[in-house]
Amino acid sequence: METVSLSLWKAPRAEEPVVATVVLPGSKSITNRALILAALAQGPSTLRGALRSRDTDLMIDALRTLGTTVEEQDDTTTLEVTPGPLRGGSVECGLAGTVMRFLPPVAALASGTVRFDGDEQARTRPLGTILDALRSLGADIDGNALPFTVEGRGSLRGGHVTIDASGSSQFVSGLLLSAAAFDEGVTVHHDGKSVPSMPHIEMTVEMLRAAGVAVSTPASGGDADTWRVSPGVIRAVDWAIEPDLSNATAFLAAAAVTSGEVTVPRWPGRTTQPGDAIREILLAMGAQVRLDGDELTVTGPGTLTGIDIDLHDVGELTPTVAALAALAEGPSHLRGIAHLRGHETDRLAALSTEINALGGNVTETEDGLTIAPTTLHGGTWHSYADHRMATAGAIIGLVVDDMTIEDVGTTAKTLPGFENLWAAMVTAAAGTGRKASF
Ligand SMILES: O=C(O)C1=C[C@@H](OP(=O)(O)O)[C@@H](O)[C@H](O)C1
Ligand SMILES: C=C(OP(=O)(O)O)C(=O)O
Repeated sequence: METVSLSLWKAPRAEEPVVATVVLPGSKSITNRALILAALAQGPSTLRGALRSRDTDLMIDALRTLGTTVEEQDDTTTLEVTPGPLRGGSVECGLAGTVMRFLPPVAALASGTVRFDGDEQARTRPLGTILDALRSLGADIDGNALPFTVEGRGSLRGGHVTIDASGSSQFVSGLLLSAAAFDEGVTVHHDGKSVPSMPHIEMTVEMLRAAGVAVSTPASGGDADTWRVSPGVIRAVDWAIEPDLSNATAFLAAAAVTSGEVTVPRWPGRTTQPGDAIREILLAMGAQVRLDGDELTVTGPGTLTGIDIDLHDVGELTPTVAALAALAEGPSHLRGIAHLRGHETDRLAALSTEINALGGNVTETEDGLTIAPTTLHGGTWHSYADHRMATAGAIIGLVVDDMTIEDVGTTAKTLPGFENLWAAMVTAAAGTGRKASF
């Protein structure tokens, strides 16, 4: 087997409170949904403030392969997307859940064979549920995980399907996003333990409706655990993409753990992004949180208190919350997140292993983590090719001496240049008393 040596990055230690304004690029989840909808729309769409990162560039490349034209306008974050007849080709998914789960339904609509593959680590991410669902809706698919092949027939019957989406909300979102283009649309019924990351399904539904697609949901009078998308036209939309609030959580946490003050501009007043929940989480842990217009400011307390919280709906925030909890003065219980074992890596195992290697006291439970306070020491923090593991290590490194993060470059999955932005944020205000902006 090939041995790969991963780079080591000395995590910046905050000698003083972190004080900064940090401008975050667009949301991964919104960008990749907008790209799919634009590729299936009846005319050209524009995306403004799109995220450019490994996950979104993989989506752009895949859609181009399948026949969509994606052009960068004046800057790389404004994209003009012109749909074209969908054809076969090879799709590289990397480690992106949104690519491996949102694109197979699009591939079923293509005229030709679409081959999917991804990173070695992506081959263990759950996929069978959505591939089986597509088969029962009329698709011809060979395989149950990456790599797999979809024999696109130019159309898909669609109809009614029952799935167990307790492993990932992306199974539901993936089916709904393309379903207006299926002959019969789709009715997705969930049967199993509760579906995680519901705000991400709400994001899907809201964006479909913005594109003129008729969607019925449990909240809009539909049956429990059932979503229905009617067949019809997907309208072209000028999408304005919000900043990525999940990525913002690490920067806000920097204020929380250093008694500093971090502002994130363009915070949406209303959003389906789960990252918005960081406001209540940080408040509960003792920070001050203020939304002035569209500027969110977090001011850190002297010490953070522990937290007992169900993160089932906002599992994406777990690495940030675990890092905060590892630095808090009381115990924390993070619950409802068994599905994180199928994320970029098994995040429950990765977080407990890495925090414990620093002298922490973390126990993995059946559906989460119990984190008891200890004094942490430095060490090498492994990232497991997981962008949020790398950023969690960086949070701890702000206040623990001699922390080294292995493979910080993995943050490019959703935030290329993370390490430079982070280092600039930590060092710039030191000694100046001014709040610099990045
Ligand atoms: O639909 C989406 O954009 C996402 C849904 C969630 O997936 P799970 O439901 O698998 O947790 C989330 O964790 C992921 O980062 C992005
Ligand atoms: C789970 C995540 O990503 P993905 O879209 O690859 O599932 C994440 O970004 O935390």
